[in-house]
Parts: sequence; C-alpha cells; structure tokens
Amino acid sequence: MESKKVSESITVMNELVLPNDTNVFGNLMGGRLMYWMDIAAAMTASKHCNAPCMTASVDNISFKNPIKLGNVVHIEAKITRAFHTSMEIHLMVWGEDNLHQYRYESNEAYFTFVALDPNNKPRLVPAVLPETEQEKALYDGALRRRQLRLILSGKMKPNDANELKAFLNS
Ligand SMILES: CC(=O)SCCNC(=O)CCNC(=O)[C@H](O)C(C)(C)COP(=O)(O)OP(=O)(O)OC[C@H]1O[C@@H](n2cnc3c(N)ncnc32)[C@H](O)[C@@H]1OP(=O)(O)O
Repeated sequence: MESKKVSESITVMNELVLPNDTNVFGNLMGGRLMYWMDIAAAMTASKHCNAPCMTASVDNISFKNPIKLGNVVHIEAKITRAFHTSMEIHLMVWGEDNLHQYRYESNEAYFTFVALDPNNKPRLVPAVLPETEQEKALYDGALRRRQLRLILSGKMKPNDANELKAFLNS
C-alpha cells in the first residue's frame, strides 16, 4: 500500500457560533465544539485511507480560551501517523473575531480513528509520509501517545510500551 503525505488529507472547517451553539455565558458549548472536531477528524481519516472510519478514542481536550458568540470556529485536522488499521489525527482549534481581525487559540487534541472494511471490520491503512519539521515531530511522538492511550484503555501492558518507557526515563 502506497504511503500518503499529510498534506493530502488536511481538513479545514469553519463554523459561525450562533445563539443555539452557546452556553449560559454566551460562549460556544464544549460539546458542540467536540462534535465539530470529531467530524473534521473523521473527514481527514477517511480521506487518508479512502474508507469509512470510526472514532476509537479522544485524548484529553483542554479548553484554553472560550469562543464567543458571533466568532468563527476554525478547525484544522491533520493526520500524524498511521499504524495498522488505526490513524492518529491532530486537531488545532482557533476562535476568530472577523470584525476586529484577530484569532486566538482555543484548544488542541488527538483523535484516533479505525478504518473499516465493507463488513465493518478493521482494515489496513496507508502509512503516513511526514514532510515538514512539524509533521516529523508529530509523527515521532505519535508512537508514544499511542502506547499511553492503549495502556490507559487496558489494551497494552505498561511493560510492553518500550518507546514510552525510554522517553519517560530519558
Ligand atoms: C465517526 C464517529 O463518530 S464513529 C462513532 C463513535 N465510535 C464508535 O462507536 C466506535 C466503537 N468501537 C468500535 O467499533 C471498535 O472498538 C473499534 C472499531 C474502534 C476497534 O475495534 P476492535 O475490535 O477493538 O479492534 P482491534 O482490537 O483489532 O483494534 C483495531 C485498532 O484500533 C486500535 N484501538 C482499539 N481501541 C483503541 C483505543 N481505545 N484507543 C486507541 N486505539 C484503539 C487498536 O490499537 C488497533 O490499531 P492498529 O490496528 O493500528 O494496531
């Protein structure tokens, strides 16, 4: 299976925060943002492997700054690395105030997707070819993040996580 570049599957999504999207403080609801992030990440995963994909896990999402009513939510989803049937997607989210022409960081997260075959069973995905320095750094870190999330979900024994152990002991 031929490797694919990160740039081949980037998704950029923009949404306007309307009153129905907000909480009692007049800011974007966290749950609505996670819904949009899931969609953006799923589009990147499916585009990378040309198959339908399921969300397998979501790493810690920390909300740095709330996004205000009337601002634009700008989401960028990029694949960092593919393993056998799973792919890690990195999401960056900004709020944009188009009237005053500035943007602010809202949050960042990693989602894991699994590609499915026509019988809804996991299927192999193409490898990722990182090109830029940032893509290479995200690619390198992906193996450790995968080991940590598999340990936390009870799917890997800590003793088997060699790269993570080496990193923690360095
Ligand atoms: C787009 C959406 O919103 S989809 C809706 C929400 N998502 C769902 O309902 C998914 C429900 N879960 C499932 O269907 C299954 O658990 C699946 C498809 C995610 C995984 O199926 P499993 O039978 O567990 O497959 P299996 O154990 O062989 O693992 C398949 C891959 O998933 C990875 N995986 C499984 N669980 C996790 C997890 N919790 N975190 C990260 N990766 C995981 C495995 O490491 C493996 O990756 P690899 O092939 O690259 O090594």
